[in-house]
Amino acid sequence: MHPRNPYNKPPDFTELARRYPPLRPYVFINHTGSSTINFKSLPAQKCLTEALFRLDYGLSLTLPDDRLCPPVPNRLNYVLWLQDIVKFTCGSATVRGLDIGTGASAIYPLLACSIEHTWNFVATDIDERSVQFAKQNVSQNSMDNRIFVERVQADGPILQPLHTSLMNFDFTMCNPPFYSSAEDVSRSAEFKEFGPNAVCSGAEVEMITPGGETSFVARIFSESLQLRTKCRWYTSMLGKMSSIPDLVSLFREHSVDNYVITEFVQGQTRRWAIGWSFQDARVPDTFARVSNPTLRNIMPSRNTLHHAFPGARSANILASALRNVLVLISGVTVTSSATPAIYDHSSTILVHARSNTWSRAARRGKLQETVCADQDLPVLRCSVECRQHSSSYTSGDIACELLFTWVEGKDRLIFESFTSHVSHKITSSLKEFGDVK
Ligand SMILES: C[S@@+](CC[C@H](N)C(=O)[O-])C[C@H]1O[C@@H](n2cnc3c(N)ncnc32)[C@H](O)[C@@H]1O
Repeated sequence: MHPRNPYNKPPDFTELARRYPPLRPYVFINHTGSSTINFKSLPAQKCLTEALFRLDYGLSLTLPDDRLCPPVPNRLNYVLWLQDIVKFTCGSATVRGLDIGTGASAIYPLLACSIEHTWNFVATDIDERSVQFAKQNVSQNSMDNRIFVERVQADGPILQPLHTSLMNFDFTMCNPPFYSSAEDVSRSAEFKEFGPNAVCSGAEVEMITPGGETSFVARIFSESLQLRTKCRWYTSMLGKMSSIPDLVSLFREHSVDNYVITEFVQGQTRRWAIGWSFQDARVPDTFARVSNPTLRNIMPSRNTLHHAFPGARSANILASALRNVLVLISGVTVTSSATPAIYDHSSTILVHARSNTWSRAARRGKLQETVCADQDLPVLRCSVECRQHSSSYTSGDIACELLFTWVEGKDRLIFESFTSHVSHKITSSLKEFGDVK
């Protein structure tokens, strides 16, 4: 689940039905005394989705009976995760997204545009019936100037709008058909969008694609290898955890190290999402990695590094040592945080390094100055946060640490060597000035 998802707490269906009367006939009290609806009933599912669209987003929705009825809580997780990624890595005033396989509901563009007023979408589908309904849903919510629905061909490029558009995109998103065949659908334990006893109205075109989701996303990856920075982030949802290792192998084969993996758990449904970028903006670990032990070996490397200073007397002393050390590193400039979301913290600073002047090789003059090809770009941007917390409830000891977060750069070694160099210098400086316990 995404921590900002308001549906992490189960809804009070009685209250929902009071606010959205068409839901009333579907609500009943179950054996535990809680109000609920019958998730096996397609009309009940549809009415719930319509109710949440109306009450929580002010949107109206027309869904056909023979296409997927998307559960809002599950779909919202993906939108919120993209919102985090965009906030941290995209500076543009207008955000442009591509929703691949938007479905009859056009749920992702509609939800996203109602939450983020600067976002615009191109939304594609190969299914004429879904395209017609998607266009209707966009129009009835007066979003035609922000969401452009386009029919594409099944045998054409999946990223068609990127190939033809003159504009760059900030992200692509996709909830692909998960399965490779009808047998794959019936075999799959993942077939429980609304829980194991739920009904699914998905048509074959929505559920099945040759080779399943891995092949579908691998096709997107292969097209992205040509398009590269035409889009900042290429992403997709995945219905099977087993697809992730295959896709990460592809990334590694093509030396794409800037990738992210997340997991969404909503009720009984578990989904994953994966993303990759050919640009240098990096995503904090909170949004780029998950702690699932099965996926440990294929997680992207850490972009957030903790360096502990157990001897430092306070975070203020540590912050002042940090500033003194940074001033002495040539080519480094420091600004206060530009306050991106979670690091909106007074003790967070943003460091820009024009070139690598701190590594041992650079200091011995053996390193050709690594300046970015684009002279205006730093070789490294990272944020540094000073933290202080009580390390023990009983002794009341203070533990201080620096949290380095890689914000931008091509070379991981430059980021890691910078954090080691700074930490080493701070430790020496704390000792020299007797600022340790
Ligand atoms: C699982 S459904 C997702 C629908 C909707 N986005 C949702 O989350 O409820 C997959 C969608 O992808 C569409 N699709 C399949 N192949 C496609 C392709 N090559 N390009 C665009 N859409 C495709 C299907 O028609 C279907 O609408």
